[in-house]
Amino acid sequence: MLIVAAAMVDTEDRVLLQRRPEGKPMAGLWEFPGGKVDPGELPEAALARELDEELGIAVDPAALSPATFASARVGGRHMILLLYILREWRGEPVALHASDLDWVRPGEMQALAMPPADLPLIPLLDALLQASRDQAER
Ligand SMILES: Nc1nc2c([nH]c(=O)n2[C@H]2C[C@H](O)[C@@H](COP(=O)(O)OP(=O)(O)OP(=O)(O)O)O2)c(=O)[nH]1
Repeated sequence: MLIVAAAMVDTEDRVLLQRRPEGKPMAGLWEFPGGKVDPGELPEAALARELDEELGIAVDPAALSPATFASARVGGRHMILLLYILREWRGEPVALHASDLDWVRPGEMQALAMPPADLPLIPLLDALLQASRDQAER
């Protein structure tokens, strides 16, 4: 199972998380917006499609920067999750599928319940955002 997901980063380095709705596996957990790549679909095109469907925003696939990935067993299947960083999109995100949205800093994610496969992604994302802050200061 190939999943693509976005760490959408705002100007204050906060990241958008969405809460999985009732009735879905892992309901109530906070995840990065995204979803399954359809057969024959490019990962970046799949993620732009998912962000439109889930949040109502327009994303240029070329604006998605590969960040890191997770490889884990989820619900009896093996999942590879490709995480991208996204800093530019058009429109204001709206929770079209999720039960809630929130902007959080990576350091605050430990306090939220997230899917187990996401936990190793948090320090990696934190380090990547720190590195781009360092670069911007230079
Ligand atoms: N979008 C997203 N999915 C994640 C994350 N972490 C994680 O384990 N997943 C899992 C949950 C799901 O099994 C899968 C995402 O696919 P999905 O959202 O289209 O699947 P779903 O179970 O919600 O719905 P369905 O299409 O199977 O009905 O990846 C994450 O941070 N973001």
